[in-house]
Amino acid sequence: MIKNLLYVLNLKRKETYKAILWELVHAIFLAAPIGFLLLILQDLFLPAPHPAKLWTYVGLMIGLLVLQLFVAVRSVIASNGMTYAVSTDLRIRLGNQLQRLSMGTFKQRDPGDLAAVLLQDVANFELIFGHTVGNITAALFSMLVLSGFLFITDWRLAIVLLAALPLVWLMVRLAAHLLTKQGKKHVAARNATSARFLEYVSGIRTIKSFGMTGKRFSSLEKALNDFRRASIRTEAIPGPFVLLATVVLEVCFLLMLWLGIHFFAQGTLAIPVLIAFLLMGYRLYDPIKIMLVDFALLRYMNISLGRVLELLQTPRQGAGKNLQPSHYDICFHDVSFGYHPERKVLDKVSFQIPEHRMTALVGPSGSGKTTITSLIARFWDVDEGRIEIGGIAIQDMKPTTVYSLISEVFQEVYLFDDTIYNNIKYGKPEATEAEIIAAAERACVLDFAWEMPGGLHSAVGENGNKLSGGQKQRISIARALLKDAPIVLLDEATASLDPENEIYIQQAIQELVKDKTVIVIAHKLATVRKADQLLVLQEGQIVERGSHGELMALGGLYRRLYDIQQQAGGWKLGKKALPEP
Ligand SMILES: Nc1ncnc2c1ncn2[C@@H]1O[C@H](COP(=O)(O)OP(=O)(O)OP(=O)(O)O)[C@@H](O)[C@H]1O
Repeated sequence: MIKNLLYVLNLKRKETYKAILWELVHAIFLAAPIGFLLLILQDLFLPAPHPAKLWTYVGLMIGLLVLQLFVAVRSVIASNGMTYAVSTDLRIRLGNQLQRLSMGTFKQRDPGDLAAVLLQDVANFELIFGHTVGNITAALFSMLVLSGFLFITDWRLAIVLLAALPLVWLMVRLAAHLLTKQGKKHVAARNATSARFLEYVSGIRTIKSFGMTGKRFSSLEKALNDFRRASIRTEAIPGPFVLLATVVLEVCFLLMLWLGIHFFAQGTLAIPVLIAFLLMGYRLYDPIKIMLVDFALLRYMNISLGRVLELLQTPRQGAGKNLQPSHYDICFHDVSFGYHPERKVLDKVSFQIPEHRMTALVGPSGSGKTTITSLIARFWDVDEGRIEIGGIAIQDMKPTTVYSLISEVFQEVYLFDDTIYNNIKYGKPEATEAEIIAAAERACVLDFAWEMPGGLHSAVGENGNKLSGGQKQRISIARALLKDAPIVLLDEATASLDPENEIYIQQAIQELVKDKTVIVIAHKLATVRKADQLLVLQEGQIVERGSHGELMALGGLYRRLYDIQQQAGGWKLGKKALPEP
């Protein structure tokens, strides 16, 4: 925990030092009135007390109280300032980190869990850190100041009062240990709830159509129940320990009182000192009780902080050099890759995709076609081998350079909750209006946009839910046209469209692929017969390559796939549907 805390406090040293300084001043101001109280008591027990002196002490105590209020406000401001400076810094770092992580990291993690780190874990840190760290620092300092003061006044009674500390510390450790264990379960349950909620919202259509709403959507219900149980247990942990520690403190206090009376009877303790100890004992124990709960909370916070730091420390994609290829043929040299170390999806694959030509990737479902396009776009890094664009290894280029060279049109289109116009503009943020309209026209977007009340400025809704699948695809093609990247990755976008939309999309794609290096994932083999090169994949290996004519003549897997599709009317085939030759 200390390591994590030091890491975050180091992020904002100036603010941290300022907060610590104010807490120290605050602790001195909290302890100082007790010194005056002791002086007043001593004076009161003199045979002839000095009223003027006594009033001066009272006046000084009032003055200190006013100053203490001011200092308390300043220390709260300083510790809140430090907390928000640290949490803002963490959020900015997380934002930067997300930009530098590979797509693989996003795909590998549960989106609900990732969202929980960004939103809830940082908020958890902010809430607990802001609340506890000031309290703990102030409590520690005031305990130190008071203990010093008590030792100077009477070391024997001070030892008895302070003897409670090791026992209380033991309880804090125990509570913190249990809270850490339970806290992990609590955080996991909370994240599972977020994930199930996300799933519920994004799958609401399926859930409704299969009547899985309400109690019947049992995974959400279970997650909510687990979360409730975990929350109750987490809340319940510090209670018994605080109670036990309070008993220990009370026992030590009574012991100190008994000894005090004993020393007084022996004549080795003055009555003002005994009274001062009675008053100060409670002042010494108050911060301990606060620390007891806060320290346990801090351990709980550490779980959230650990998750934030783990994401911050996830290895980034290499920054690469400022290299720009002068041509755009793509080369795979013995590339091996697996999403998980134990299972290779591509095994020593080598091929060349010539510039300005169309290459089609064909093969049964799961053979690795999409994986090849994801590796070209550097969503993932290869395990072995090398991928080059224009003779430069993509690992040596900046990831942003690689992204700038590639336009993608996939079956699943993501649109931002914005206008059609702005969604196209994402392809080239600096594009002029004329360029955007030209791209919209070439991608057949204008045909449907003009019929909408706002034309190109009509809102598309959350992920384009106000548009049809074909319309969304035309917008994504317009976006790619505007980007005008030299390499186009196409996941045969017309697989699930009606004939009218298919004609529009084919037309838009023809515009997009002109003079580009094109890699198309082909599901309907009839549509890629004219491709310059076909690469046939099976179980992560290229088993055939050549033109349509060459592959048909070969009479292998491609021919079988083609013949079956001709008979089945273009349906996509799974591995099991493949008959043996
Ligand atoms: N994100 C992922 N995590 C783990 N495994 C994955 C992931 N994506 C794909 N795979 C696995 O990798 C293999 C190749 O998948 P890929 O999507 O590349 O196949 P494909 O040929 O494009 O299939 P399809 O034609 O059905 O789209 C499959 O076995 C698949 O289950």
